[in-house]
Amino acid sequence: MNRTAMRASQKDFENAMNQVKLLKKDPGNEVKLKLYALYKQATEGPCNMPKPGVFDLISKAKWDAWNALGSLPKEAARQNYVDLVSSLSPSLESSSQVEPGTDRKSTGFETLVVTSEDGITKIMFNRPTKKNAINTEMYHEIMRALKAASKDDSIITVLTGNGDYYSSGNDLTNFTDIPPGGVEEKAKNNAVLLREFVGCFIDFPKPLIAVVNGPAVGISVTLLGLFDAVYASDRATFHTPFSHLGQSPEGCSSYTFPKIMSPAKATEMLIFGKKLTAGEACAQGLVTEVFPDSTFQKEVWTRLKAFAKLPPNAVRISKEVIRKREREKLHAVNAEECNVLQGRWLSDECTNAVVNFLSRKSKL
Ligand SMILES: CCCCCCCCCCC/C=C/C(=O)SCCNC(=O)CCNC(=O)[C@H](O)C(C)(C)COP(=O)(O)OP(=O)(O)OC[C@H]1O[C@@H](n2cnc3c(N)ncnc32)[C@H](O)[C@@H]1OP(=O)(O)O
Repeated sequence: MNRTAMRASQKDFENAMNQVKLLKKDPGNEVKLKLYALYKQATEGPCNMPKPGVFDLISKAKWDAWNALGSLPKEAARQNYVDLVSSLSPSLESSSQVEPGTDRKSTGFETLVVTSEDGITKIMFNRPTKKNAINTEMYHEIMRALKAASKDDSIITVLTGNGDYYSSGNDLTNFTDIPPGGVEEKAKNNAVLLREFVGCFIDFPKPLIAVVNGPAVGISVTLLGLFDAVYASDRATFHTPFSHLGQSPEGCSSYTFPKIMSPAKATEMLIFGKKLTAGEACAQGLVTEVFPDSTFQKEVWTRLKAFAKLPPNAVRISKEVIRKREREKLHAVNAEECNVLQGRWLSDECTNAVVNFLSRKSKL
């Protein structure tokens, strides 16, 4: 996509309008008014209709909602409309996605959709317009969702992405808000948080499955080495451009990747930033199995539902036996990687790469 087409396209907008018609639940009057107002603003621009009389309650409420948008540009209204619809119907964002169900949907997440049904807790990254980049809020919410999933009655936990990307990795704007203590303090705090974040994956007590629906970048790739199975659409790619970003590997990948795929293949990915196709990642052992995108969701969820019918205690104990002998080593690797990264974040190489991305001079 080029930079001028970054905002929601006319096609995204039309898809969103269709999705509204497919909503299973009435979103309520407040949301409907918001949708109406954004639609009018996106298609006609600022409200210039005469104000309806006080007794025409419905028309007046619609007019008020539209008028409240003031001079919001059409393009921004279109984007807000798409975002609002996607927050109402995340499962519809990508037509190829089949939900395991929405029986129990956890609320209280801004950046995720968390559902639990059929013995499966599904944690879905839900910032599709940002390619599911992981901002600070999402890091915290993933930790919270994993902690809840470790205690709920599900048998397995699944991570996946909403929209066309699995995740574009760390949100590079995470580097921009500098606290009063300066960049050193920021780097130190981030290293502590990153260690805690990766620690949640190391210690997760149930089988953790990635359903990689599209391209994956950076930390969303490295973490896969800590998952118990990785199913990928043939649209997925796997890219860890750490050197390009002046950074170094995390997510325990400096340990797991050489073990999984051989030291030389790990070097190609982690140091030289070689992007793998799903087929290549499968041949290297990072991905368990690749499916054609057209049948990906159906085939994978059918399989996962069968896994989730296995006896819970046996599943949990087996995971513990497998993870046990590696846990201490993984925590040590995680600590060291975070320590090294803390220094990298203060380097000119890293600063320049982030500035270049944010000033639109570069992308992967
Ligand atoms: C517990 C708290 C811990 C805090 C710890 C913080 C630090 C932890 C760091 C851990 C180390 C992690 C390392 C990594 O993950 S490295 C990988 C970082 N990712 C990237 O470099 C990807 C950058 N993105 C791109 O190159 C392109 O966007 C991409 C190729 C992914 C897609 O290109 P395309 O042209 O298809 O789409 P757009 O570029 O138009 O993207 C759409 C919008 O999404 C925004 N976007 C996408 N990815 C990111 C990102 N990673 N960070 C920020 N924003 C992103 C993009 O800017 C567009 O937004 P706008 O529409 O608003 O312009």
